[in-house]
Amino acid sequence: MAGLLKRIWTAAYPPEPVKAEDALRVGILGAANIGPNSIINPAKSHPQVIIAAVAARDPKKAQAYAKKHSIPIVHNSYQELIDDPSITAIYIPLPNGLHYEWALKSLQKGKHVLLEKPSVSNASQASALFHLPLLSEPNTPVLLEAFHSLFHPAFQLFLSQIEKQNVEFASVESTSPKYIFPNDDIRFLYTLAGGTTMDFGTYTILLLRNIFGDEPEECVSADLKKMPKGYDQNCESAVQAKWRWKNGGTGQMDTDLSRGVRMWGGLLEWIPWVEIPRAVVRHKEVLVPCEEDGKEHSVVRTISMLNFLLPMFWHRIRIVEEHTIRNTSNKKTARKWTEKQTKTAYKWEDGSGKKGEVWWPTYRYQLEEFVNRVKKREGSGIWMDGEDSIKQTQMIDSVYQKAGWPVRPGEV
Ligand SMILES: NC(=O)C1=CN([C@@H]2O[C@H](COP(=O)(O)OP(=O)(O)OC[C@H]3O[C@@H](n4cnc5c(N)ncnc54)[C@H](OP(=O)(O)O)[C@@H]3O)[C@@H](O)[C@H]2O)C=CC1
Ligand SMILES: O=C1OC[C@@H](O)[C@H](O)[C@H]1O
Repeated sequence: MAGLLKRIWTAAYPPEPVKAEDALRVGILGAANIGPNSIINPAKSHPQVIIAAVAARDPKKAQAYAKKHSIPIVHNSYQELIDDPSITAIYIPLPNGLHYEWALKSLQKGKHVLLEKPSVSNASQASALFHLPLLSEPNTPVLLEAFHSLFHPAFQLFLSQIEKQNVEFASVESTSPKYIFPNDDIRFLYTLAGGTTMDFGTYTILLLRNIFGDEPEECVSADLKKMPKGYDQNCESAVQAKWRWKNGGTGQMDTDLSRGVRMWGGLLEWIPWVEIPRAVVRHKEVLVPCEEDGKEHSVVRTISMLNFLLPMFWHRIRIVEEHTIRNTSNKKTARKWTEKQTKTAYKWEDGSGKKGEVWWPTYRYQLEEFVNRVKKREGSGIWMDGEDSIKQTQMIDSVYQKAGWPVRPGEV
């Protein structure tokens, strides 16, 4: 508990080193709710990042945001901000449906771009954006889809426990209690490329793709729950989907942005319900060397993680191995036992010397790698490249297509 409080406190009030001469000067498009957590606060402890400017549709809103977060420059429009030659990088926390337009415009101005997830509205836009000819030129700007959880050591530790080829079944769940997001939130507006699959769903999809280390062959089922009557009927409040991978394994997601109590046939659904994001991965049964004559030894390994989304606060990785000794002749079970381990990681503990502190939030780890790329430093090696982002959107689209819903709108 003391460790948890210390992590939260230090993340909220981090040490603030003097900024370097060559610090990135970041401009934020929109006075977004997520800004303080995702970049403004993490930037305080990074000597090479200055949050230099913000723009909002309403300049008064931008001024209030700038004052609250000590941002020195306020621009009157998004365009004016990206035209500012003193700004070297743009952070885009706009509604999903505006990501493509503003990422493209920012890159064309030569700015590095940290682009909120999901990168864009659909796979056509992703392919157009991440295959932009200018991104293959020398000294091209850096473009990163901001999948912050991926950069945290706990997320990577979880993945390192998995033998990807051997995964038989994976289940990933992430939910948010009812009423956190109002029914007319940007997350539930089709024209802004909303939908639960686009929001929390993107994390579960990212994790499934990383668990199998590959793309699925087919989306085998997708069940979307429409928003309540009176709200956007092209957006889903919840989604359950299942895919099959080449190795025969199946993976499923269960994501809900307005989770209520699931009892008595939904009678209590109006009561909000809190669940920790979780993932469970089961390996196929494998034979391991057996020292006993006439016997064989098999193991089924299950790896689970609680709180893969924001592991910096708290998380648990559990590894359970079910061992069975059988007679080789008749396959009868001679003996069974279970071995359990629990692991956590708030900083890199693989002896590699990678940078990090136990109090660094996922967003701080992400910012470290973004700057490393811009500065052409090796860093932790964790990255989300353009092809990865394109495949994300393909898997998101597969949910809507399988359910017979329209993929999210967005022209190229
Ligand atoms: N990485 C993470 O942990 C998180 C990521 N996100 C992602 O960040 C993005 C923004 O989310 P969040 O901060 O919660 O969103 P907000 O509701 O705060 O909206 C962000 C900004 O969108 C701008 N905007 C522009 N056009 C519109 C419009 N037509 N309607 C409404 N807003 C508009 C507003 O800018 P202005 O100030 O100019 O009015 C607003 O400040 C999303 O892509 C989301 O998926 C969200 C939460 C967490
Ligand atoms: O990215 C996100 O992470 C946190 C959630 O609250 C939010 O819905 C989502 O956009």
